[in-house]
Amino acid sequence: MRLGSLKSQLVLIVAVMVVLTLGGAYLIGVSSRLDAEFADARRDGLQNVFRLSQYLLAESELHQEDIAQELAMLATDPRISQVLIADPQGIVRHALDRQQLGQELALQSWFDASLLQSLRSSRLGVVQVDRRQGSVLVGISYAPLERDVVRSKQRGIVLLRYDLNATAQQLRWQVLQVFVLPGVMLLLLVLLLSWLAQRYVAGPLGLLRAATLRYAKDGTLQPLPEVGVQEVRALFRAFNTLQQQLQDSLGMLEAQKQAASQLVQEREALLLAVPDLLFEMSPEGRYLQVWSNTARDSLSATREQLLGKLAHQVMPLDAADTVCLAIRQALQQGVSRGQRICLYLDCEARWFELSAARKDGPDGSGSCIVLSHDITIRKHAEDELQLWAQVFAAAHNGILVTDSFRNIVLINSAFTRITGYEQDDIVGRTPSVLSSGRHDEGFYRRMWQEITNRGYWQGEIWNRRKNGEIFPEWQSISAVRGEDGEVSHYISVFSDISSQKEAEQYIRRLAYFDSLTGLPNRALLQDHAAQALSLSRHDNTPLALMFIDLDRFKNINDTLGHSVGDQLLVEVGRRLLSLLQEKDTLTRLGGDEFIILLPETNESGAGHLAESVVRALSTPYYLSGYELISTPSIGIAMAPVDGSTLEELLRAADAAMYRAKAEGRSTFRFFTAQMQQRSAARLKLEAELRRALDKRELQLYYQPQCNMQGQLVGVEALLRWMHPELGVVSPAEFIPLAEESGLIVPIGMWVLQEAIGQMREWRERGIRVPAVAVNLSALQFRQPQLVEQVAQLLHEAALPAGCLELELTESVVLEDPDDALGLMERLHNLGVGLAIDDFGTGYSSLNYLRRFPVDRLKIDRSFVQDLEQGRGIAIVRAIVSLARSLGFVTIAEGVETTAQLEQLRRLHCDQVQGFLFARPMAVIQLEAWLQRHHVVGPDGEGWNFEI
Ligand SMILES: Nc1nc2c(ncn2[C@@H]2O[C@H](COP(=O)(O)O[C@H]3[C@@H](O)[C@H](n4cnc5c(=O)[nH]c(N)nc54)O[C@@H]3COP(=O)(O)O)[C@@H](O)[C@H]2O)c(=O)[nH]1
Repeated sequence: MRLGSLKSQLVLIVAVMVVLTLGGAYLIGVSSRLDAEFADARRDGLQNVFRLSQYLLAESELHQEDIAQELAMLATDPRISQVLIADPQGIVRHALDRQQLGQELALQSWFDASLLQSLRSSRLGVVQVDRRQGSVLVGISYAPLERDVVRSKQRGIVLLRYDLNATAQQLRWQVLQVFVLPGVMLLLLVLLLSWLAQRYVAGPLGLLRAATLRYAKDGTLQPLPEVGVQEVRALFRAFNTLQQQLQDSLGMLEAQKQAASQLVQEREALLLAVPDLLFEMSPEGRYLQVWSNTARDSLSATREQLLGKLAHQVMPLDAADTVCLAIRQALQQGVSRGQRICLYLDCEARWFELSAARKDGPDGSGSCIVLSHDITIRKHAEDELQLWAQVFAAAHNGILVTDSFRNIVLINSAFTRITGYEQDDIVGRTPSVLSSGRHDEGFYRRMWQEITNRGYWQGEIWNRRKNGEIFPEWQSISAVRGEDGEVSHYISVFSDISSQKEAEQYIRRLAYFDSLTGLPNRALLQDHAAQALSLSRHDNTPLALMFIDLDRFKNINDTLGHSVGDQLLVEVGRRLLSLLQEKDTLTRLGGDEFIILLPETNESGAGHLAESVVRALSTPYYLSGYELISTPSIGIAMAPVDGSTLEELLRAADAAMYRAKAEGRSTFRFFTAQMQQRSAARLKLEAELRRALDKRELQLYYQPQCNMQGQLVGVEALLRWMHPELGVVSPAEFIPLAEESGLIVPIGMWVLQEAIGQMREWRERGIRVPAVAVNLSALQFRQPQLVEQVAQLLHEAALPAGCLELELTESVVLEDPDDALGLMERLHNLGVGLAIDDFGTGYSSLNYLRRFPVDRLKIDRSFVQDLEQGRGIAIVRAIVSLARSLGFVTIAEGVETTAQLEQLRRLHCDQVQGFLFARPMAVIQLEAWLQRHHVVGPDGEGWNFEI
């Protein structure tokens, strides 16, 4: 049994307690009994000494006996060891021990002198207790009567000594007897109890202890058998219950631990998985904690640098403000989401989205958990998406998006604009709502087949607007596939090509049809002719080509205006069409020229048709209130005799048409070999004209112009072609050729240079021709650089612009009056004179004439020639009157006779030009003419000649 064990301690404690209790009781019992013995001794002693002293007060014999008796009695008391009675002299007179008799009291060793002294000085008894020696001394002094009268002055002593050691010894033994048996019994009881305690309490408790230690050591828990006393068994039961509960709790604890561990692992994994920055921040925006699994470049500073800092210390002001705003929102509302900040990390703008949640501390303090999610890619995607959304919304093309089931999910505003369908009208429906009905089922099947196979289709399709209108679209449909490769959407992008179609048709019309009459033009004629000629060759069938030109159409145009001329052309086309079969092609080549291509037609058929055409076109026209007569001249060429190509046939028919014109107009002629030769000659002439400029075959003649007083007012430059073989070719012959071929532009420029150069030379030589008039053709007039070129030539020649007059025909000016007006104003601003040539032959719009900066009107030669017969007088008078009212000068051309001159004078015509005065002449002849007629003066003043 170990001393420290509960059992040993218990036993020891109980034993000690028993011993102590018994010892204590023994000592107390002994002590109290001794006290009583001492008290008894004291009391008895005092009584005995008093009684003896009483006997001693009167010394007598009687008394001696009493004393002896008393002593004998005292001697029976075992406690009394000494009885001494000393006389006043201190001599022992009575004693139990007879040997002491007669001895001096003071010599007795068992009491000290001080006691004796105390006794002698006291009248009372003195008791001296010595517990150590176990003695009690009781003494008293007495004064015996001397002679029975007087008390002796000296006092005798009665002294008793009780010796209580034997009594005490006996007493101790008694007490010991009283306590030992119960003590042993008690000890046995204690041992029994100890055994019982060991058996039924400590032993089981030891089991408990061992189980507890085992649990403490290795956590083993096992139910214990219920042993021991009832209470201990109860304790075991409780222990087992407790153990069970502990086991349960441990199980639960283990489960909770595992759950907690799981949670921790999950949290770890979560934090690892979260690619975001996590912060705990104080309400004022201070970093309290930083968690980051991401690379350093996601943070504006390291974790250590951030901790304890305010947001405003580590990021730009606006970003920090936003962080603080998110924190405030989270503190107020619990959470904050969607705040964004932009930080520049490594010179790159990075966007972060903040999510903040309030975190309440146990002490009521608040902080925020702030998650910063890098949304740079998303932001770029959003920006891109926004851009695309803007592109989508602003796209000019209609866009329609369907899901994989072809249900419309999205349209853009261009779609609405084009189709009229709003988003609410059409979302959820299929694109078939747009079907126009123009395409059959096969069209759509093929379309979807292509989309399925190639993922893409594009083409032209007709759809229907909401208002029912059918329109053409150019449409692209693309299949959009998701990551799984399955089609998720279809996107259709289309444009309304109505106007494009119209433009195409318009262009086609322009390309293949005459815009005025709607008839095919030369290009379409070529197509048809190629086919017809091929067929003709193949089938060996004849083919006729008819060239129709309206006689004097120019007159109608110029006189009644283009509008009437146009109406006439339209009506001619309509009449011609009414005569033709479907296989025939009627073409307007331009101007008043029409071509009819007649496949499978021989000479006879062509002749009959030509007669019908002459008849039909010669029938009067009623246009704009006018009754017009317009006859055609027709040339006919036959394939393959007159040509096997369109060009050859056209040339032949053209020549035949000229023949018809030459032979009286309003008729038709077939092409002949003679015409062939003439036509060839014309082509040859054109080729030669091209080379004429280089070969210096062109030359200018000048025809004088003068006023009614015979003064020279100017000369008109007239072109001559000195042909090496043909001699002088009239401009009337080659100017139209030059205009047709475009050669008139370089030729016209040469004329201008030559005329201005000549004027400069005359000036230099003192021959002061006042002005030179130069004819401008229509094509030349429309040259964009004309004004600049004229100005440049005048500048180079150092001539005043007034030296030059440009002659324009009415038809040139009125072809595009607005343009002409602008151009003429610019020329006029230069100081160049402007004349309207051949005035009266066309229909001059007075409205325009008033606005044109014209200087001279040239009265046409035909009116001058009619003057003698009186026919032209009215016209010339009207022209002169009009010119005067507008402030224009009039000049009559083609004056050949003095009668004409006189008439013109009477009609107040201002100036004249004609053979009457001089023909157009070469420079040398002109200069000689001027000299001959004395019109050359030293200063140019008063140049006169006889008229
Ligand atoms: N664009 C250009 N046209 C020019 C140029 N040079 C001439 N022409 C035009 O050619 C047409 C024929 O000109 P031409 O053969 O020179 O005839 C002119 C005169 O010779 C002729 N004339 C003059 N007086 C008389 C006359 O009394 N009787 C008569 N029968 N003929 C006469 O008239 C023509 C001048 O006409 P106009 O120009 O209208 O004043 C002719 O239309 C020329 O314009 C040129 O360089 N460029």
